[in-house]
Amino acid sequence: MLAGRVFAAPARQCLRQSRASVFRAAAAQNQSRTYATPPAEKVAKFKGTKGSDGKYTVTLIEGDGIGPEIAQSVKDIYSAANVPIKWEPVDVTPRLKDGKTVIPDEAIASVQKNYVALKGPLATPVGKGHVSLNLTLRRTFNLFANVRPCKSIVGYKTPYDGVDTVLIRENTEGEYSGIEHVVVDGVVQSIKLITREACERVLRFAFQYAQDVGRTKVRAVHKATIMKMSDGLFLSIARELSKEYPNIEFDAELLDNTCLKMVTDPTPYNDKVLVMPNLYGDILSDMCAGLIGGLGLTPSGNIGDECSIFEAVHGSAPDIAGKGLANPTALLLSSIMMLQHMGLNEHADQIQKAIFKTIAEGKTITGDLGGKAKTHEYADAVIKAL
Ligand SMILES: NC(=O)C1=CN([C@@H]2O[C@H](COP(=O)(O)OP(=O)(O)OC[C@H]3O[C@@H](n4cnc5c(N)ncnc54)[C@H](O)[C@@H]3O)[C@@H](O)[C@H]2O)C=CC1
Ligand SMILES: O=C(O)CCC(=O)C(=O)O
Ligand SMILES: [Mg+2]
Repeated sequence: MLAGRVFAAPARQCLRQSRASVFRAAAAQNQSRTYATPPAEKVAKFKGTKGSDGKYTVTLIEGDGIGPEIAQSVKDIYSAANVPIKWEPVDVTPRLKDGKTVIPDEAIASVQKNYVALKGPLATPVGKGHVSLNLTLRRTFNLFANVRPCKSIVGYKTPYDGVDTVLIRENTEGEYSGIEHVVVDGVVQSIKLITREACERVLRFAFQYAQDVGRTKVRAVHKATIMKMSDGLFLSIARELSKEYPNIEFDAELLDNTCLKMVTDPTPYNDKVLVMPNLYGDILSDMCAGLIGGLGLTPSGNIGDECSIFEAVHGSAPDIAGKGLANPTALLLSSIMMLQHMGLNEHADQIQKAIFKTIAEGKTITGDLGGKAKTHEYADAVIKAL
């Protein structure tokens, strides 16, 4: 179960406490989070096959920019914690096939074989250049739901206490369908494609997710006032499906209003699962990250029926790449979502407790959180806290 609103009161107390007592308060609470657990019959499949060495193989896409640095932290911490996982690194440098950008066949085969992958950020050129490989991976494996939880870390103070939002983003179409063309010189058209099929599967996922993690409300975030047909379809399907989940309260909210309310007071969202079309989820998840301390802290999971890819919400952070300044927590927490997805809950608990303890202690944290530690020094502190 997600710990829900229980963190609200302790986080407020932390305001008035010294670092040491904040640390004690944080350590005294079980900060373990369960992001969602798939049904038992799927857990077995997501673990893939145990090798003769007793380890499960997971595809690793280290990614660009800060990707290799934060991936190294994950590898070091997993090795110290004896997590029974063997990484299978793959290269996703795009190739051109029949004029289209494609992911190398070996990488596709690896994810298909292992069912689960952990992925660092992949950079996308602005304007001209190859299409987003992040979006290509999501479409290639039909990873239709992007789960982006965002929860305050006890002991790390921001202007917002007790944030605990869960956002589910449609992950395969919408504004990110990638269908664009020049109509005539000076006029371009981008198509926002919305299909009943994709709406149904992500909305059903959101209702199911709410049930699984004990949230009582699902809220669709939309702009069906303006995009009457596309967001209108999304919303009407949400209303239809909500009837199948009588225990879950359903309502809807306009995206701009959601932004205003969230930055005013995010806590009323703590009992809800927010579900929305692709672009809105992309933007809103970065905004939520800002509420709890930034992109260095927020994980995500791209979930499909056949396989899943876990990655941080952030990108390749070219401004700090190669300097040892990156915070690996977001990728680490994404890997925690992955371990829970695979049913490796004890390892997930052990590592996340060590992460939260290290952050709450505040001695060895990275620059984005106001500390001075390098990426590997923070990872070493997490290892000591295991
Ligand atoms: N899922 C993915 O792989 C994503 C890829 N991207 C790609 O990343 C590239 C850079 O995009 P930006 O707009 O700069 O967004 P970004 O998320 O890479 O960085 C935004 C800001 O957050 C900081 N930041 C991000 N992650 C951090 C971490 N782990 N620790 C400390 N600080 C961190 C960066 O230093 C930067 O100041 C682009 O090419 C974009 O296409 C962007 C978002 C997601
Ligand atoms: O693919 C990209 O370049 C960015 C994707 C993105 O921002 C996201 O998935 O949050
Ligand atoms: Mg984004």
